[in-house]
Amino acid sequence: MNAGLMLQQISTGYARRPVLHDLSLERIAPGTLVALAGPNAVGKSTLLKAIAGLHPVQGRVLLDGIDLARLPPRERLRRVGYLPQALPQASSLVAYEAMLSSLHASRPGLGRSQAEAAIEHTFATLGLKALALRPLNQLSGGQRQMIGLAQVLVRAPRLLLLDEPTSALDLRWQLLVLQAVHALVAQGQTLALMAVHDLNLALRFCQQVVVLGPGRPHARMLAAGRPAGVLTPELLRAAYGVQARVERCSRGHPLVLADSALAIPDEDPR
Ligand SMILES: Nc1ncnc2c1ncn2[C@@H]1O[C@H](COP(=O)(O)OP(=O)(O)OP(=O)(O)O)[C@@H](O)[C@H]1O
Repeated sequence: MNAGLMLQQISTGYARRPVLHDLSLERIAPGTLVALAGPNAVGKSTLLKAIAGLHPVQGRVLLDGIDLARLPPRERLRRVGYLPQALPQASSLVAYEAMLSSLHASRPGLGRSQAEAAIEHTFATLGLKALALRPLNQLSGGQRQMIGLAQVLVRAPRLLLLDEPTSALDLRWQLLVLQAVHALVAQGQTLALMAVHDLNLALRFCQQVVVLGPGRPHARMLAAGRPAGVLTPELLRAAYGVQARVERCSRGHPLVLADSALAIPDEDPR
């Protein structure tokens, strides 16, 4: 009955800079891909870090009814996979070794053949086989972002927290990433919360969207629900300060078209 993620009265921020206050989110079921949207500096990364246990937070983050703060670090690592916004360290490890070490850190008991099968499956899904033996410090930014994502996906955690996973990627890799995350989540054991700026990716791939909007002294949750219902011109104006339309493409899917930036309001907290 408690399966999934719930946020209860989450407050977090930095010294003299409250970012989020008393934010609650109703239960999100496993098998759901959720976009976390909102303007620059609104607090998306801070929220993901707080849920991942990497930033101080008040309130409760419940996964399957268990308060994540009460779990031992290794158990938390097994259940929660976090992809930071920053690209992975450009070390001299080859991509395959980086995958193995990520897998062993979260699932130390996994046998060698199971680990190899999981890594090969992830590389195949993301189209990364050609990078397997390349050192990370010889990869492009986009290639490193893909390997970083692969390191998280290979662990198949219960909760995936992805901070702008497509920010450095071309169109094809953006689609491969969204398809791979969507496919993993669709198996029903994982739920994913993904910070995104590309609302059209959210419309196409996500079952839910949570929109944070600017406010003083802290950001507010403006809306949560099905992307096609939530992402209206009014919401886009309130969240981003833009004049935007939502139109149907030739295949009938909704698309956000941002026409113009409105004057920056005095209370813009950035
Ligand atoms: N280490 C820090 N110390 C103090 N303030 C910080 C720190 N990191 C972020 N902030 C501030 O916290 C607020 C939220 O930042 P955060 O990175 O969570 O925003 P975001 O929504 O992820 O933004 P973006 O879309 O630009 O990545 C911003 O005002 C930012 O300036």
